[in-house]
Amino acid sequence: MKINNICCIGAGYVGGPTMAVIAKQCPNIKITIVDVNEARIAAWNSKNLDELPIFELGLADIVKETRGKNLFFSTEIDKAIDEAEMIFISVNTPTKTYGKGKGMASDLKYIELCARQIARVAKQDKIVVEKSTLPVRTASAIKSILDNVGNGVQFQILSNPEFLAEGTAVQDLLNPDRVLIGGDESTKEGEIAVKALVDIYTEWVPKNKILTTNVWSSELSKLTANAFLAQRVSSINAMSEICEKTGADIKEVSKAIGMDSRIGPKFLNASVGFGGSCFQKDILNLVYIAKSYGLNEVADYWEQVIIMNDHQKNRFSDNIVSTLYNTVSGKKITFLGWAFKKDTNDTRESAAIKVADNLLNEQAKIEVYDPKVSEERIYADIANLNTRSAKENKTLLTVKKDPYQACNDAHAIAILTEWDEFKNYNWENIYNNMPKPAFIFDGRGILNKEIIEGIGFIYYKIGSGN
Ligand SMILES: NC(=O)c1ccc[n+]([C@@H]2O[C@H](COP(=O)([O-])OP(=O)(O)OC[C@H]3O[C@@H](n4cnc5c(N)ncnc54)[C@H](O)[C@@H]3O)[C@@H](O)[C@H]2O)c1
Ligand SMILES: O=c1ccn([C@@H]2O[C@H](COP(=O)(O)OP(=O)(O)O[C@H]3O[C@H](CO)[C@@H](O)[C@H](O)[C@H]3O)[C@@H](O)[C@H]2O)c(=O)[nH]1
Repeated sequence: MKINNICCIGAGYVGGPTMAVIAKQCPNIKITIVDVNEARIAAWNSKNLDELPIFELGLADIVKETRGKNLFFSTEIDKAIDEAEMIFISVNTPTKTYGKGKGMASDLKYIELCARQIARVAKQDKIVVEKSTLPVRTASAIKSILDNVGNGVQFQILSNPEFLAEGTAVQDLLNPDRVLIGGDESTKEGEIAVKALVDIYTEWVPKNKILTTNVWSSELSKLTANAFLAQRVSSINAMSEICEKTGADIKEVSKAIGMDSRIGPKFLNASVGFGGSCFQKDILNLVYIAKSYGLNEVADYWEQVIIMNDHQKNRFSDNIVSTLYNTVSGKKITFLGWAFKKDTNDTRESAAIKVADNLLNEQAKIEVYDPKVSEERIYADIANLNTRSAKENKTLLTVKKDPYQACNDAHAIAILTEWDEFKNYNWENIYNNMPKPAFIFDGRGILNKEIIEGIGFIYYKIGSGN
């Protein structure tokens, strides 16, 4: 079966880049990305490519090449569903904020709404692809909704989780480590559906990197991959605290263990804590699933990854307070970086938010500079915590467009994101414009200790005990 028309529901961080890359690599397939968010669709359609809703290296060029040819952004969801042979569901699956499973389980209401809409609109057989990250066995719920409408339309459900990381989304999509497709190959129809999706990826991904499994393995593999990656960060962060007590250096330890080919060198950077929209949400979801099967030891094991991450954020802010003579009240602390990692404007679950909240509780005055994150976003992130009034937040926290201005008169500078530009600042100038002693708390370990201490700073580097 050859696919000519695809619809993707959800024009977010995953739907947008993923479909843009498929459109580029498969010029004969018409792809329509739909969303209920009119402003987001308008932004994807904006003439000025700087105004696309998502910043990813290389994305604007691909949108320029494909938009209006075989890639379309629209709010006409019913029409796009009706016309498509294959429908990707790429909507958000946040942690539940209410009811049973609050704070842990995935909120699947957007997924269910999509399934119901597809069931209502579809007049011909469709392949429905789960692109969103979902609890294992969600496909059976989707299938039950689709099959119980009773209009005779046949649906095949595939799981095709996405492994792209923000900041490198386009590269990850063009050159993935693997593509995972879960389907029911025990039936003829299931086999045809899996092959249809495999054929799309085969246009640019080598066959040996396209892995097919049963649906449940595919759904669970996505949660497992994120749990393992986050666990690696929590593991190295746990060691960073031991390094600080013992005089070992986490960078040296990371290098030493990473040279063991069984461990490997990637994802071993100690930090102020992992952020991003996925790791915490997906591990909490895994913990919830384990608990729901009564697997309490398994649940506790994975929950520890989150506990360690919270500890890392809290100990970073605690260290700032204790180093600044046990009080930061009225003292200016400059944050360099707000995004959850470099090369993205995304701030979801960024460690900077929690560290700022802790310091604001101590009545610190925070000034933030981030090269890509807007003032509006920063205030929204702090407001979402509901810790204090908007007026108090605005009095205590300000956002600056110039890093040097942000650092002027600061008692301390805290580095929260590993933006490359921070390494090349004129640190001597910055030092001269700060009260003494002048402190730097490097939550990403990106500055050169000798140079920074040579200038006169008192320098704390995460995971460095000297
Ligand atoms: N962000 C990532 O890097 C990443 C990577 C891999 C997987 N994922 C997973 O992919 C999924 C999507 O993540 P995201 O970051 O793209 O989310 P997002 O919030 O950026 O985008 C989701 C979009 O879906 C739209 N939407 C929600 N319900 C809808 C409906 N019923 N009809 C039409 N549109 C609807 C929203 O308006 C929103 O624009 C999640 O399950 C996430 O866990 C995310
Ligand atoms: O050695 C490291 C590596 C990462 N991080 C932090 O971990 C977080 C997540 O980073 P990363 O995984 O690079 O970005 P994400 O975009 O969140 O991507 C993850 O989450 C996505 C959503 O599920 C998956 O698709 C990706 O495969 C998975 O890497 C960030 O705060 C990083 O700063 C560290 O602190 N140290």
